[in-house]
Parts: sequence; structure tokens; C-alpha cells
Amino acid sequence: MSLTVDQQKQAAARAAIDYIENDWVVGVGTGSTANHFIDALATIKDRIDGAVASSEASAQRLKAHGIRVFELTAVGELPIYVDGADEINANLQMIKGGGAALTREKIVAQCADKFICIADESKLVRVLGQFPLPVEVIPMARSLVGRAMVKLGGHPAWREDCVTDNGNWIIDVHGLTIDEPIKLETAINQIPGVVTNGIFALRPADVLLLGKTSGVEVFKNPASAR
Ligand SMILES: O=C(CO)[C@H](O)[C@H](O)COP(=O)(O)O
Repeated sequence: MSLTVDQQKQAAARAAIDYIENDWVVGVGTGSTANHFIDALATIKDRIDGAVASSEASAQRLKAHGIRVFELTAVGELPIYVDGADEINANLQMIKGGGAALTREKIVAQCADKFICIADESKLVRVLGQFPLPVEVIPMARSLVGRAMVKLGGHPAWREDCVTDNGNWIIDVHGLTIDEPIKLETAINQIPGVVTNGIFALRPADVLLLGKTSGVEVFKNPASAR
């Protein structure tokens, strides 16, 4: 058996189904791996109550499968959140936002008791930062935030064709070596006009289901009680 990248994503997504208990409302991420998860969730839709989506795209896919979609405000807390990542390190800290859904992803993840990251093996890295760091900004703050990112050692690029589900813009910051993810996540979020940035270190994943060429490997966050 030698799984392709897409098969690795699908295998990780299917493995996440084992963590879903009856009558749960499931937090659902965004992206190609999360899409595999939504498709897998459809096979057990009769034993769950529904889902909360981290993007309009995921909400549409869930609804197309006949899965009930709740507003987060109607549910409050969630037992679980399942999502992909652009990069993840050994502490299960991540870069997310390649699909521009980082803010809603961070909000839904924060409401979840357990965060399961599903990813193909290319996403596991030693140090975060090879993938350009997405930062969601209020449009009028784009230049201000860009200059601040240069001071932090990055090379910002405006994702010109992208408006987020929240009506904001994305700056992708290249060239960062993120040795201290919590520190940088916190620092960037202090810049006026930043909605949030794609470092998920203050709230890392609890479990990583990593699809590899040989199958799925499970990593548990040693710092997590969940
Ligand atoms: O953060 C995300 C979207 O904002 C995705 O989780 C991330 O981009 C990974 O995507 P994919 O599963 O397609 O590789």
C-alpha cells in the first residue's frame, strides 16, 4: 500500500470518524482534507445532531449532504472540532488559513473540547514558517499591518483575489522562522487592524491524525489532558 497525497488526506479524515460520539454537534473545518471529513461525516449523519461550520463553503457542503448546520451562537460549546492544517509541528501547533478561513476556524476551535487535526504527511514540519503565514486584516489596515510584518522580519504579500467570509483581506507573510509560535501569535494579534493570524499555538490540536503513504499515524499532544 502506498497512498497518494489525496488518499492520505482521505484516510486521516475517515479515521477522525472514530472520535465522533452519538448525538454530537461536530465542529467542522475548511479545505480539501476537511471536505473529505464532511463526506465521511455524511455516512454517520443519522447518529449525530449536526455540525457547526468554519466557513460558508463547508456549510454548503454539509447542507448538500443533508447534515444540519447550526450557528455557533446557538450551540455554544462543542465536544469536538476537526480540521486540516497547512503546517503542524511536534507540539501540534499549526499554521492555518491557506483557505482564508482562519478566523472562523480559530473561533470554532476555541469552543471545542477536543481539536483533531487531519493532514497528509507533507504538513508535518520541524519549525513552522515555510508556509506563508496568513493574516486576516480589516481592509483599511492593510499597509499598516504590512509594515508591521516587515519589522517582525517577514515579507508580506496581499492575497489580492481574496475576500474572507467576514469581508476582510488576507496578507500572506513569507520568510518567517517561527521558533516561538505562542509569542508570535500573540504579538501579531496586537497590531491594530489584525483580525487574527494563522498561527494556532495558544490553542493547538489535541490529536493529529497524519495520513502517510503507509496509513494513518496517531499523535497525541503531550501537553493536552484531552
Ligand atoms: O486552514 C485551512 C483553511 O483556511 C485549511 O485547513 C488548510 O489550508 C489545509 O487545507 P487542505 O486540507 O486543503 O490541505
